[in-house]
Amino acid sequence: MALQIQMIGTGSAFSKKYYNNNALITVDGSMLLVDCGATAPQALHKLNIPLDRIDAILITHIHADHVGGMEEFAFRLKYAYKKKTRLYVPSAIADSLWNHSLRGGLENLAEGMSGLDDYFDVVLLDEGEASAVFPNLQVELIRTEHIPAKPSYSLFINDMLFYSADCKFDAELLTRLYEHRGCRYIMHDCQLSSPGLVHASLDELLTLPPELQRTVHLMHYDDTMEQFIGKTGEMTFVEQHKWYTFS
Ligand SMILES: O=c1ccn([C@@H]2O[C@@H]3COP(=O)(O)O[C@H]3[C@H]2O)c(=O)[nH]1
Ligand SMILES: [Zn+2]
Ligand SMILES: [Zn+2]
Repeated sequence: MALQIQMIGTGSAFSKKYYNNNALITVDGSMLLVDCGATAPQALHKLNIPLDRIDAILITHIHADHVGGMEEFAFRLKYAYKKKTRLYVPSAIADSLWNHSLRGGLENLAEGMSGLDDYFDVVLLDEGEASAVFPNLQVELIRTEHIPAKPSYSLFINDMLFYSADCKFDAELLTRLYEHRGCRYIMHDCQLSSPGLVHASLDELLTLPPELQRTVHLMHYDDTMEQFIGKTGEMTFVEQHKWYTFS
């Protein structure tokens, strides 16, 4: 069965034109939301996708454009839908996700709500191991560089698709995945103006050989994206809300 991806948003953290760069991955009718940023509830509403239609959420790292919608998600699951959704979290960020990000809003000791487990069916993920999120959806975490000493994880999906979380340019990783791991598609965050600082810049991505560039789909871009159409070498921009099929 083909894997389909619809970005509910393709914008950078501070974009005012595009929703946060969060993905819906669908296989056999099951839906995984990769990251749930501050604009995710609004983007899903725009797409007519109720929150309880999502079977699982996976978090790549703790920045508001990736986790800022989690409080609304948790409250609405708990009080409106009265159900728990599966939440895949890298082991290295689970404690921080609760204590440094969500606890202030979600903790309610009077009702016994004192951790992530009280809102979600939490599944911890470890780097380098492929996990079956659904029977036909395997996800492997790859720790990639973003902010010094801050854990951030890109994904290698079904042994064919590399989905960058937010990460700096790493030509060696991309080349290795392409040459030795069967990677055929790359979805990569892209900072359009150099220097990239905490993201891969377009200039850096343009140094990849054309053969590799042809696999690259650019996302997590700022509001000037349209000015860069035709200036991305062999690479193409991902459009938010459009369905992409990878097989
Ligand atoms: O050391 C830092 C930390 C953060 N930032 C900015 O804040 C944003 C947070 O979300 P993001 O990771 O999508 O993008 C980040 C950058 O735009 C930065 O430029 N340098
Ligand atoms: Zn981001
Ligand atoms: Zn980030």
